[in-house]
Parts: sequence; C-alpha cells; structure tokens
Amino acid sequence: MITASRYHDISCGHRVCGHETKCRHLHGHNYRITFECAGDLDHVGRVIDFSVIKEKLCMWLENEWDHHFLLWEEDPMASALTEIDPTVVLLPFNPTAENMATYLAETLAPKQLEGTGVRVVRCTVEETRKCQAEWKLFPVG
Ligand SMILES: Nc1nc2c(c(=O)[nH]1)N=C([C@H](O)[C@H](O)COP(=O)(O)OP(=O)(O)OP(=O)(O)O)CN2
Repeated sequence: MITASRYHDISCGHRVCGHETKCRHLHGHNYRITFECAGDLDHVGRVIDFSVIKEKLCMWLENEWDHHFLLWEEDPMASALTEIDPTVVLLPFNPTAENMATYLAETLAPKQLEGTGVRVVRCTVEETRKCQAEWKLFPVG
C-alpha cells in the first residue's frame, strides 16, 4: 500500500475528566496531528496532493480546534466554562489523545475527504513529543 501523509501543529487547552492525577486540571498542549491517507494513484502519481490534505483536514484543525479549549460535553465544568468563554469547544468525548484520533479518523476525515476517493488509514495525535495515540485502519483479511 502507498500512502501520503501530512501533519499539522495546533495549540489547545483541555482537561481529562476523571483523570486520577494532574491531567484533570485545566492545561494545554502543543499537539502534532498526522493524517496518513491511502487510495489509488492518480495520473500524476499521487495518492492525494499534499495541499488537499492541508485544505480538507489541517485547515479544519486550524479553524475549529487551534487556540480553543476542548472539553467533553458531559464534563461537569462544561456549562460554567462555556459561559465564561463561548469559544470553548464541546466534544462528544473526553479529550484524550486516543479519543481525538478516533474522532478525527472515523468521523471527521470521511466527511472532509468525501468525493476524493481517498481515506485516512492512520491518524496520530501527539500530546507531547514523548506521548502519542495512534488510530490505525488494519487491513482486513
Ligand atoms: N493514554 C493517555 N494517557 C494520558 C493522556 C491521554 O490523552 N491518553 N493524557 C494525559 C494528560 O493530558 C497529560 O497532560 C499528559 O500527561 P503526562 O505525560 O503524564 O504529563 P507530562 O507530559 O507533563 O509528563 P512528565 O513526565 O511530567 O514530563 C495523561 N495521560
């Protein structure tokens, strides 16, 4: 399989609701998020132009999550924090790196890449240069 990848760096606040130690506190990360795309090569020899990954996926991150505070909609702090700052982004999941990668790969990417003939087969969310979660589409069969 041949793939094409691009990463994008964003800064977000978050907290991990229910975390046993410091990660339940309000804090933030400089995330690096990588999308790996697979599909047939076009007449030029590309899976997808790198600029299309940027336009469809990276710019979504830039517009929707960069410099925002990400909070689970069921977090008990959600209503108080959104009242203080309406730019807080409420998510249908606790914002762990794993849940973010799963959401980006399974929900966002199919919508954003519709009509391109390409799909995301791997998505990594690095919270720090030391820690990352990876969503992977394993080949069936
Ligand atoms: N599997 C996961 N574990 C943790 C997540 C996560 O998304 N998935 N998230 C966090 C926190 O967001 C936390 O901020 C990062 O935790 P940690 O690596 O422990 O913190 P540091 O980077 O500061 O590590 P040091 O060892 O203090 O340098 C926690 N776990």
